[in-house]
Amino acid sequence: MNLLKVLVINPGSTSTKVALYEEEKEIVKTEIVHDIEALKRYKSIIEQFDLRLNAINDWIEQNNINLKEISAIVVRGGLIKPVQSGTYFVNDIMLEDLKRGVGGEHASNLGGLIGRAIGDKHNIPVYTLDPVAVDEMEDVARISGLPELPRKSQSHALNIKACVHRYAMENGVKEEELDLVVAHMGGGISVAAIKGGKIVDVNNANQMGPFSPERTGSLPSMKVVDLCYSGKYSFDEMKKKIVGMGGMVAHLETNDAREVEKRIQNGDKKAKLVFEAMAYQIAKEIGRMAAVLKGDVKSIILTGGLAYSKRLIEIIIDMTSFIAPITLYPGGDEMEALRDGALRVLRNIEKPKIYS
Ligand SMILES: Nc1ncnc2c1ncn2[C@@H]1O[C@H](COP(=O)(O)OP(=O)(O)O)[C@@H](O)[C@H]1O
Ligand SMILES: CCCC(=O)OP(=O)(O)O
Repeated sequence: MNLLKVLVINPGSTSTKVALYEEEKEIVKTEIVHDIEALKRYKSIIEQFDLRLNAINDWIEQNNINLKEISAIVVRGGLIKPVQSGTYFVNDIMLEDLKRGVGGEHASNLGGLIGRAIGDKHNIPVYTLDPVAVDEMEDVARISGLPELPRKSQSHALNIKACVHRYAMENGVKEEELDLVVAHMGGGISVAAIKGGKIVDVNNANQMGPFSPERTGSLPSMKVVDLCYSGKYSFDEMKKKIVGMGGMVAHLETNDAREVEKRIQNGDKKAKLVFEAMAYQIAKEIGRMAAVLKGDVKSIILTGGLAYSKRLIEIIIDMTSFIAPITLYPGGDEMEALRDGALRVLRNIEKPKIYS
């Protein structure tokens, strides 16, 4: 019997994670970290296509992966049109929407494009699961202070959903009965209110909420208008300031929390203040989402790369543990969730949804 082999590709803002699985067994998993100086050179995310594809092809070669043996490629899905949670074929319509960036720009848009570039060449089907465009938001959460600028559900839906699933399994509860706050803290930060297993509110990691390693989060809006019309920045430069060159990068010129922690240990006061401010803003966002759930929160889950940082976690726990017990899932389960989505389809347990 031929074993199912699944290639997983997960582009994030600071890294591209890749893995090969044989059935559930991990054969190799690597995080290719992209240097901030290298990323700075690109005007748009889509221009990073070659950089990331070449890095993946090198990894495939270094690990002697025979693409002829791959049963499916599964990729992190991007900012397509709002969709339900689930597994999707990366079809041509999705490909076009990723190219055009219909929901905005993000590294995850490259997942489908790179997956299909490899898949089409070797005749391998390409799937995606719970893309960042998953939308389960309640209507009341969509209203902003301007009718033409509604709040949008754009989040780390893949890992948020995987964390809800893991918490339900570990605690013997049904996902449909779970109310949680999940904070995914990566290159971008999503803090979500989970009601009955669904993401009923979330800050939108690209535009609002806490600042992150590379994003501004919410800003004083009048001052943003001033900056836009100051004549100092083009349209593209302003956008890049908000996503890519904001947050820790703007204050400390690095998106790497490990580097910031080293500086703090060496007595860098500015690094300490900025890092503590990020933790403070995350904790405040958790409080807002707890209010969405009227305080009835089973647990606060802290996940994503930043959840490895003891310093950051301690501040968040200090500020939010009065709400609910804290659960730590550092890093998260994105790669395994993608693998499982592809395996469910390959084993005919789940029918992939068609994006249109
Ligand atoms: N062991 C660690 N300790 C502290 N910070 C970490 C650790 N591992 C990763 N990080 C930080 O987590 C962030 C990236 O998180 P991740 O979830 O991998 O993001 P993305 O998928 O957006 O690239 C970076 O700022 C990185 O420096
Ligand atoms: C747009 C939400 C997804 C996101 O911010 O992901 P990264 O942290 O990987 O950039």
